[in-house]
Amino acid sequence: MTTESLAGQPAVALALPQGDRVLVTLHGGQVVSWQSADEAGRLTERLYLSPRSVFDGSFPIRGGVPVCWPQFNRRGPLVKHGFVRNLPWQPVPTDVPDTLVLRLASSEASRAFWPESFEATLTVQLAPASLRIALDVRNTGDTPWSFTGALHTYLHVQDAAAVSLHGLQGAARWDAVRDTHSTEASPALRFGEEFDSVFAAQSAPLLLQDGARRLQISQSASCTETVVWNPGPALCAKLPDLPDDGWRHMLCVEAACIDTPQLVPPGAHWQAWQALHALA
Ligand SMILES: O=P(O)(O)OC[C@H]1O[C@@H](O)[C@H](O)[C@@H](O)[C@@H]1O
Repeated sequence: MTTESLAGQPAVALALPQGDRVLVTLHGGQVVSWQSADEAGRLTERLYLSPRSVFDGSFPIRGGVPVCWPQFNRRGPLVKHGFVRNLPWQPVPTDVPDTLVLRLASSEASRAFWPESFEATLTVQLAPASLRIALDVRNTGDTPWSFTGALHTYLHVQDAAAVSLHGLQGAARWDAVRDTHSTEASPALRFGEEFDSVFAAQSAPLLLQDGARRLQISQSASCTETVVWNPGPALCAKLPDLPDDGWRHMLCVEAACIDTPQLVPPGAHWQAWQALHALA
């Protein structure tokens, strides 16, 4: 592990001998860059990070893998997507090779948003052409609490209007833009306008085809939903921390637990992961 900084924000990084590299800011415990190396050692950035992102520690960073917890979006009384994406996490020493661990425990700062006691641990494991991000949340208090959440991964794409996302055919879908429920009929999702849908998670990995690049995306069974979001040009133009063409270079594929809030009794914990594997 090396200590770094990104636009003045403290961060930790990890690199493999092959060249693969991951960078995680302490603000939000947010993976902000993952570069995979090919056999010739050439690096490809696989995550999108907005060049207009605010890095002053007062706003969530736009891009990478925000941890949205303990509330997904506006589905509850807390701030949108929860507050842990907007608090400083701490790096934790680990003996596990090629692994970064960050932790956020409840404090006065978290109690300003949510009264509960918790410990959240993010474990980021790097392997050649692969990244696995795991979230563990533990109830350290003496009353049960429940949550929703997501690993809100912004994948970098060359042109969102040309990519296809495979593997959700047959999944139950709530289209948040149209507020309609359906079963996904298409073998491949395509993008270009605002796209914001919650799918019932599938057991087989998804495949993102982006020109010649291919990325396999899988998630733990504890994440019962997969959210797919791209703001498209009109919404993107209204988001101050995205450039007007930002939507073209990102696609969020999120490992989520939304529709049924998870109850965590005192002393118990809940774990989830998302794994990304660059096939080409
Ligand atoms: O702008 P935010 O708070 O990071 O949220 C971004 C998007 O996150 C997605 O997960 C939601 O499905 C969208 O509805 C939301 O707009």
